[in-house]
Amino acid sequence: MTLIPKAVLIGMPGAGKTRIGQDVAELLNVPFVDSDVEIEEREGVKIPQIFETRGEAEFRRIEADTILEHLHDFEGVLSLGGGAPMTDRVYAALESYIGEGGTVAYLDADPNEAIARASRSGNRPLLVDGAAKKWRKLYSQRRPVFERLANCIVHTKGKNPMQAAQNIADSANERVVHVTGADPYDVRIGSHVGSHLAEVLGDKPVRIALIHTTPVQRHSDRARTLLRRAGYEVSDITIPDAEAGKTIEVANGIWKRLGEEGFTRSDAVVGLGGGAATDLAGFVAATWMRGIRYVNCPTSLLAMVDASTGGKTGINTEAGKNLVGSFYTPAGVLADLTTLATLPNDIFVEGLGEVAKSGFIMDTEILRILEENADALRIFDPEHVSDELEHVIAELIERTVRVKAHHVSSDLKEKGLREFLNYGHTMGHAIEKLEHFRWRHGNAVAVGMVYAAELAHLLGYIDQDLVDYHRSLLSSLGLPTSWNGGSFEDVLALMHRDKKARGNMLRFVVLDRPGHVVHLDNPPADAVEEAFRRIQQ
Ligand SMILES: NC(=O)c1ccc[n+]([C@@H]2O[C@H](COP(=O)([O-])OP(=O)(O)OC[C@H]3O[C@@H](n4cnc5c(N)ncnc54)[C@H](O)[C@@H]3O)[C@@H](O)[C@H]2O)c1
Ligand SMILES: O=C(O)C(=O)C[C@@H](O)[C@H](O)[C@H](O)COP(=O)(O)O
Repeated sequence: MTLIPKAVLIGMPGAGKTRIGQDVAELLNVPFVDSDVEIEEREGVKIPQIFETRGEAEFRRIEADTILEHLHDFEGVLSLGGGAPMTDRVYAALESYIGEGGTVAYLDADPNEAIARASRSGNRPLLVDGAAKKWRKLYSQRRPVFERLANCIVHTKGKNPMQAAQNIADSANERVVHVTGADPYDVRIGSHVGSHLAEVLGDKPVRIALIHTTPVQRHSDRARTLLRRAGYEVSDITIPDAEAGKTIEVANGIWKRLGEEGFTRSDAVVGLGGGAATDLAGFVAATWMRGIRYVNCPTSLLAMVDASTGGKTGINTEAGKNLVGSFYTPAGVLADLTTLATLPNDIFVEGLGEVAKSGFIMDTEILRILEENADALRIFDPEHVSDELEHVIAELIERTVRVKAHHVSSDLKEKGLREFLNYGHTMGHAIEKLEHFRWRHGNAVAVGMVYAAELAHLLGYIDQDLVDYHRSLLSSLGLPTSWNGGSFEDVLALMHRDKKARGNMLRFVVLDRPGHVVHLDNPPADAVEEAFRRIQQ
């Protein structure tokens, strides 16, 4: 695997690239290289001397070589000379570095402060004689290029170097999963990714409906402040918590408000909270004026790994769970890990159900990570998360989102491949409905996966060991593996209303080996019933 820098800093002379770059490197625990210092060491002379004896063009050639080398074989923080991105070869290389997941941070400093700092250093050949005027001229040429290129812009005014460095370190630690298809978008995972909200919403919306529940008030307050600061008119909409928010009455109340408050097609919705809130917010966005822009800000583990991505929006009705809704993709998803600091243990553990599902159906590395960290994950305490556990959680979220992105990118409308994400859900949704939604979704899916494993075993798809492994892994995470709350007849009736069913034919998703799923259409009735008996223990 090629090593790439954790971050590359660009900006005008005097912006503080070296000082802040060193702090970023310290925060990320990696080495720091300043390309100017590197060039001087290699050439054995100071930069002004290279300009004087060999000319600027030759200096730019040496500079580009040095930078390109580091972009491919260096895993630290790299700070570039002010003019470096103006060289086509460097600009193009930085663009591909961003494409590989890199962070190019533009330090945008206050001009007066930067000029004063730059003038103090005698090592700036382009600033000799009339530094301030020259600096400003270069700034007007370079600033648009820096802004176009960078995927992280840090305004340093009012921040001390460590605060600016922290912004860049957070950005470098962000994980981005790209969802492709007709309307591609990014899922950003990391601490403080919520700060990208205005950027993802864009400058077209005037009004934003910020839809959230009460338990996440602290996070929605932060989002509201951010949105207002960015100049949007924010309608703060609190909905009933959890499944009580996923109803036609709640949607109707919001449609009424959007009408009264003059929401047009260019306005937008932000859904912030657990999966119920993002499902409802997406449904409102999909239906208002036949579809307006929306961004999901998931705050529960389950919403981060699953509900916020993929564009399944919807509500529950008397007929069953999620039976009314639409496929409507968000403009972006911001999974801000700092919001997990208020997530209660039982809701975190529930989310592990969907994480495990992604391991069973595709990425078995997820299963290994879950096994290895089961104890720490099961006793998750939002106020005491070690750096190690935080890393494990971020890795699990990214991997699970990648599994989701794989399925939804090529099959948004669930014609086939996407149905695999429904592993464990045929029984899971029936349990949720029969328990009047008092059972948490991830818990119901956990039991549903054991049911699907039993069914697969009864029909010869998998061996007993894999069924046992479902039970042992899920229970080690604190998830339920049995259910005794209803009759087979009631469950069967609901399974016939599952969206995978066709006519009178029941359809399931089952494993035929770890990490691989297949469709199971119309299984024998006695196996369907016997598998149910086996989860009633
Ligand atoms: N659209 C999809 O693809 C998809 C995928 C999976 C699940 N879902 C849906 O998601 C829902 C389940 O999502 P969920 O498990 O997040 O449940 P939820 O939305 O009911 O949230 C659980 C509880 O946690 C609270 N909460 C969320 N984040 C919090 C935080 N950071 N701090 C404190 N409290 C917080 C919520 O307000 C709620 O009280 C179900 O309705 C399910 O059908 C949808
Ligand atoms: O995104 C999908 O597709 C899924 O099936 C993901 C599921 O984990 C999720 O629970 C989803 O809400 C289920 O959708 P449904 O179509 O079965 O209601």
